[in-house]
Amino acid sequence: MTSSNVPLTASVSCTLSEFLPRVLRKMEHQKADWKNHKKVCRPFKIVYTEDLGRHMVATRDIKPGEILLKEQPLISGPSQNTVPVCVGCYKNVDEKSRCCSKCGWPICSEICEKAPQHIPECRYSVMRGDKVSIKNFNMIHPTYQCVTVLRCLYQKQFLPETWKKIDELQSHCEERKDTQKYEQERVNIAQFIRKFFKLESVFTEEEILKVCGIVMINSHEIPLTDTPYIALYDQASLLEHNCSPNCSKSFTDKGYILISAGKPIKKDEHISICYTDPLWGTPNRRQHLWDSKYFWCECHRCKDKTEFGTYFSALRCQDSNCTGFLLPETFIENSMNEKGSDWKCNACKAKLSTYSVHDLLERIGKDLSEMPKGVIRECRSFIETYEQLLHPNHYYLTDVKLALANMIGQEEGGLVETSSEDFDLKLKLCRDLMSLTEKLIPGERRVRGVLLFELHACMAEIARRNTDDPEIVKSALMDSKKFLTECIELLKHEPEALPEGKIYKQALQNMQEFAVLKE
Ligand SMILES: C[S@@+](CC[C@H](N)C(=O)[O-])C[C@H]1O[C@@H](n2cnc3c(N)ncnc32)[C@H](O)[C@@H]1O
Repeated sequence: MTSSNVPLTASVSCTLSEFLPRVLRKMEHQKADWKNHKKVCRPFKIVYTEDLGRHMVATRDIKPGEILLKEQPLISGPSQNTVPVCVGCYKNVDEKSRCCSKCGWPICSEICEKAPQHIPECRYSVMRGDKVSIKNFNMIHPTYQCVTVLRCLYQKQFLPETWKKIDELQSHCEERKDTQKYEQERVNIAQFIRKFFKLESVFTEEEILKVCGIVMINSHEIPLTDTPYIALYDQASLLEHNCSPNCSKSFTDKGYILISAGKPIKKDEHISICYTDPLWGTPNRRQHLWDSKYFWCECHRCKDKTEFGTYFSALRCQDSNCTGFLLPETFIENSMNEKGSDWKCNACKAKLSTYSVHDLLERIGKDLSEMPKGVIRECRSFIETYEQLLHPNHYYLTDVKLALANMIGQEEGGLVETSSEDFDLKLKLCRDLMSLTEKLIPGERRVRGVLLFELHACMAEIARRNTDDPEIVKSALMDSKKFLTECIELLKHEPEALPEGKIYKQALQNMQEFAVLKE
């Protein structure tokens, strides 16, 4: 892949005597004002290539945990499919909630009525001459589909500086044309906005549909409220996708996005986050990226059918005498060509048609979605049944194993009253899942942070169960502290509103108890 920098300044050659004083002056300036300088001096540059569009490349080595970017939204708004929420803070509202005194949109407080993000739909609703009336609060409300798009269009009409940044974002208009979604948006959003808000003479259908594309391709979902809302960012919307990314995103309580390195990043490496769920199988991730972002992913993980030797999408060979695993020739071909190649065993070379594989996976997926949630017995039985058919690391089994690892010890009485059999299972699951995720998604911070917290609790419990053996107690407590330290490092950017942020807070408290423990 050729990487051509978009030149920001023309390159000018100069002599060493001209160059040195300039560099020294710059260094002095940075040293004198480091507190402010570090906020603007980012360890990446934005480059452009034909295949990726704009993306970011590291300009120096970056350490794990380092924050690369902290940015407030350009535009935030309700997701396209949402139950009615307050248009100021995005908290759920109901029939008892108040409405904006000027425009009628649901809001939850006077502060939210005056929130700057609410100005666009408020002004357009006032200009239309009639208040908005939201009556149904228990369903995904169609009128909300237009809000975030309307907020972008408002920038186009009144705030050209912000609009310029929005307009530069990718919309994939050509690929979207002729899709069902595009036609739905034409009717439900473009035609609705023009008629309902009487904006026929201001925005064309095509202009509105382009904004729909920009919102779809670039918005980040912010999980801080019961119904997540979405936001567009100037810089963070340029981040490239990778199914095994080197960065993680998190959000501050105020909706700022935080991009932090999940593993060491070398100078010139691409900076990436994961747009989809990294714990889905390869065909599902690739299809989801095509459906939502209009590109077929060809990252290292997608190109490696074994997913870094984890066999995360592999089936067990159906011959009971064989210990091999089945995979297709490649997953890259499969998503583009519906028929795909047969899946072949890596030991006995037996084959299974894509049709049979698809059928089997669909059946197991249905079983998983119908399985009662939060029941340890059900999880154990699912794992026992399907370890006969799937690789132990398979994404369906990983999903259930993660749930089970968290669940054991959460019952009344906690880990202290957990049977040794369940306790040993929890410990094994946590260790296996740590080793899987370290290979598969070493740049991911949340899943591993939570697993490390569970491992820390298991080690503390081992110490408690072996008080008559000081050596075991000492070594278990040392391990517990080590896992807790790593957990704190991985979860340090999580906001308290999210479960991972709560675990982080608990981890900090638990760490204080280790203060008395000598190394
Ligand atoms: C959120 S935008 C990223 C910024 C965009 N590259 C730009 O120039 O505005 C997402 C789009 O970038 C491109 N993209 C991101 N990651 C990619 C990847 N790994 N492979 C191919 N295209 C990618 C796709 O066109 C995708 O729809």
